[in-house]
Amino acid sequence: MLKVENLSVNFGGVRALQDVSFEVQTHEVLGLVGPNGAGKTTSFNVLSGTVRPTAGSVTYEGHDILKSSMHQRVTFGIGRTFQIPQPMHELSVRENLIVAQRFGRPDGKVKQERIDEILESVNLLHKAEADAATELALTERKALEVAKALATEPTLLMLDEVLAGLETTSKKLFMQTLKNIREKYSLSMIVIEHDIETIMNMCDRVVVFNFGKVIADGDPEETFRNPEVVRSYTGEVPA
Ligand SMILES: Nc1ncnc2c1ncn2[C@@H]1O[C@H](COP(=O)(O)OP(=O)(O)OP(=O)(O)O)[C@@H](O)[C@H]1O
Repeated sequence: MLKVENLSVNFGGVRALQDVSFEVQTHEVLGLVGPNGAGKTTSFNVLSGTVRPTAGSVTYEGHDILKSSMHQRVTFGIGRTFQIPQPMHELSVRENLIVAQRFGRPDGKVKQERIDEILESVNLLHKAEADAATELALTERKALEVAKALATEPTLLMLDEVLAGLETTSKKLFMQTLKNIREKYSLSMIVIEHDIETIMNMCDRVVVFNFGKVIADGDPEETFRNPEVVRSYTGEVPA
């Protein structure tokens, strides 16, 4: 369903992505892993449209993504969260979702019942009228980030370090919430996380990045035993 082929991105002299290819199948959860600066978030940015690649192609459900606007990509079903939660200031939790839903739906219409359903599925219904910028704890801000992405009615949900910074119990609960929404909304997912246990727990497959290149792609358990992957985590510079 998503096909990324030979993607390259340069920021001045920095080669953030070099000839990167990977795919995501329908209902699959793909993990993107690798050390800091390896190119994971840049890949998300290319898919969602905030970074333009220097080469490569991306298709989603037959659509040529790189020729599409950010808004078109959302209406094709590509939704994402951001590493740093970005609630809209001076709006309630519910109003944040209304804005996201208007943006995501081709007809721009608001479906209140869907908003309530999403808030319930991420355990935020009791905070629906709270001020999103000032009245939410960290886990709730992260849940809102996921809820905003869900409000755009995605079929592919891209999660950028949504579990980072949570303590063990909250992380486990949040992971279960993500699994539940995957089933409820029949989602495919791409998950960026540093925590290998989380990736093993959530993902059907992983793609490992190092210095802007894909160095492995496969079953999580096997991939984390791959010596080149282990070396990338211990900081060895490739020859
Ligand atoms: N807007 C930008 N301008 C210049 N360089 C950038 C920009 N965005 C990313 N980079 C560089 O591109 C490379 C890849 O960064 P990217 O954020 O994709 O890595 P990452 O794997 O997501 O890292 P992390 O795990 O730390 O989030 C890094 O060297 C980074 O400094």
